[in-house]
Amino acid sequence: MSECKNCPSAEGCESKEKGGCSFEALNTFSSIRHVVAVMSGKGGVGKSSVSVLLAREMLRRGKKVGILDADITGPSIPRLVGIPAGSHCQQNDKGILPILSGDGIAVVSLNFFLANENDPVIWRGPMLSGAVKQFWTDVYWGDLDYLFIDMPPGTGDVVLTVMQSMPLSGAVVVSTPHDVASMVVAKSVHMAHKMGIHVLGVVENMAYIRCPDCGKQIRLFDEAPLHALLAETHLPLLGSLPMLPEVAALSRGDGEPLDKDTAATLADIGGLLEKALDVPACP
Ligand SMILES: Nc1ncnc2c1ncn2[C@@H]1O[C@H](COP(=O)(O)OP(=O)(O)OP(=O)(O)O)[C@@H](O)[C@H]1O
Repeated sequence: MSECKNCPSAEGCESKEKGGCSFEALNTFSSIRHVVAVMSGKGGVGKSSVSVLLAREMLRRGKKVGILDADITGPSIPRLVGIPAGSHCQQNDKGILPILSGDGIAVVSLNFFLANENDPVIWRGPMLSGAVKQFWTDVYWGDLDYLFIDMPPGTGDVVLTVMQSMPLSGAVVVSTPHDVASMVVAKSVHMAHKMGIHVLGVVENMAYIRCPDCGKQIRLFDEAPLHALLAETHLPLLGSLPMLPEVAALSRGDGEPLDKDTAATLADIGGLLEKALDVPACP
């Protein structure tokens, strides 16, 4: 259990007085200022892509950033940040060492512990949760400003473990404009609220495409479901990202630059996160 010393939520935390803390202790040699979960009830909406885009935006702001790939059975972060297949974590006397992406993001993913990245992970819930906890307790993250946690889809064991055992500073919810996505995403927002997690807002992904001739934004789907989600959950829209070949090509790891508008949207989202995380959440 946590010893408070290097817990990102230690300041103003009353858990000790209230009879204990359920968080796992972070690796003794590490210190992390903000832990941000990137989540969505729905699969395939772009959690991993948005995790990487947010991490890069925070790097651009001069921050030290890591990504904990909590999507144990479908890890995609190593690919998205361009870490070569077959890379394996080393260990020293301080703990397991994350692997650094070319641009300097510290990454830990189950893929780094598999003999072959195509090996399936056929584990039951407790094993999956145990692995995620170890990524927190046994990894020597060093000093980070932001650790993004790329959550698996749904509201299952691993998501519950992250929410219960890591002191999250906040969560960013990713949704696409589709009606079904909004409905399923609402479930994960309600879960987060029930667990007392500060949900910072929603990133709408694949919101529109841009006409290559005139540059006009074309929304392919109705905005109503997203607005209904925002109204029902009382969350702000942090920003809308387009469907973009450069985002789909993140896995090529060649860091193709994003267009000016998308970069500006990410800069806005980064600014909102910094601002929201520097003030304590409402009780
Ligand atoms: N804005 C975007 N433009 C184009 N393609 C995108 C965009 N966002 C995500 N994608 C593509 O959609 C697919 C799913 O994205 P991603 O893996 O980030 O989603 P996910 O929510 O993390 O998925 P999972 O639920 O499986 O973990 C990927 O092929 C990714 O390249």
